[in-house]
Amino acid sequence: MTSLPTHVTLVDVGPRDGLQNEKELVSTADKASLVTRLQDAGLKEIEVTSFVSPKWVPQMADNTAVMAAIERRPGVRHSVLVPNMKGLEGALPTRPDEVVVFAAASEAFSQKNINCSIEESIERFAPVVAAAHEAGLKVRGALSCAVGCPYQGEVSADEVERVVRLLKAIGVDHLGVADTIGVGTPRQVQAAMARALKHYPLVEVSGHFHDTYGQALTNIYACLEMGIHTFDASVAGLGGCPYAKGATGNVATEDVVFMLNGLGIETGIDLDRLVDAGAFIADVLGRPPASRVARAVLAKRKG
Ligand SMILES: CC(C)(COP(=O)([O-])OP(=O)([O-])OC[C@H]1O[C@@H](n2cnc3c(N)ncnc32)[C@H](O)[C@@H]1OP(=O)([O-])[O-])[C@@H](O)C(=O)NCCC(=O)NCCSC(=O)C[C@@](C)(O)CC(=O)[O-]
Repeated sequence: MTSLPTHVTLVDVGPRDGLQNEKELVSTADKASLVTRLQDAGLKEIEVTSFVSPKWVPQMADNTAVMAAIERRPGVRHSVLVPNMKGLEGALPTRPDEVVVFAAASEAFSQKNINCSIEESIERFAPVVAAAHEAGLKVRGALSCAVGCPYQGEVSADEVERVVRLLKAIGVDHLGVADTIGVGTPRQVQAAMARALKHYPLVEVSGHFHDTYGQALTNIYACLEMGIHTFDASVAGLGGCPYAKGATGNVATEDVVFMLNGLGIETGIDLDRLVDAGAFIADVLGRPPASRVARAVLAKRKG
């Protein structure tokens, strides 16, 4: 049997990826409260918001206010997405611990999501990475559509590797390989990951899976088999990308923690408190959590 990592780091992207697609504006106070509850549950990495155009993503327009409202705790890292220098300039005064630039392996998705070609996006990110480093921040690069694209269809491992190289060349420290529309199956995901691992060490590669076709946990397991031990997930299974129609939420953090607990893999996360955090935001949104584990735990609590 393959030996799996003994510890996994989960990055909860719920406050950002999870909420960015919500039509009804969630209040700044509720967003900050969600971050507090995730911290209470033991999350040490939280993607809080994005400094993108409010015309493109209105839900993230209160980015500065959210960053001012969150509770900072020692040992907890708060990251933010930035698409360009304007985004970084907005983000830096709010004291993020990390910034995330986001590219796509598919040309069509790059155009739809950030209104430029892949090459142009890399040109935009280069000064962002340099300035973030100068400010002492680590830069993660999210690589969208690493197995499939809502506009192009299948995306090859060669296409993935091409953009991995470009991100590496501009100094991106960590690579997040994303199945934006949740179409990937384990072998495809492993093929994309293998290309990332040609250029980045294991510790600097993470997986980001949407659960549209119910493959996310299986894909995480496939990554664990490769030794990958950092994953994004979203409390209550919130999420979706406004520019990837039909994509459902990220894999639910609760579901990932349940699986990892069963595998004896340490996360430092308290599942009960995580379910509470998910129930809180689900209540704010007026619908039950998408997490199967959260639903089961909540039903059991009711008796
Ligand atoms: C990248 C742009 C800005 C280009 O958008 P653009 O229209 O090409 O930009 P522009 O440079 O021509 O500027 C147009 C206007 O936007 C403003 N602007 C320009 N930049 C900013 C900024 N940073 N913050 C605030 N405002 C900004 C700029 O000042 C100007 O304002 P105006 O003069 O019209 O009033 C736009 O396309 C955009 O904001 N896109 C964001 C899309 C997005 O957030 N998508 C979701 C996140 S990615 C994702 O979810 C995937 C991921 C990471 O989770 C992994 C996965 O699953 O795949």
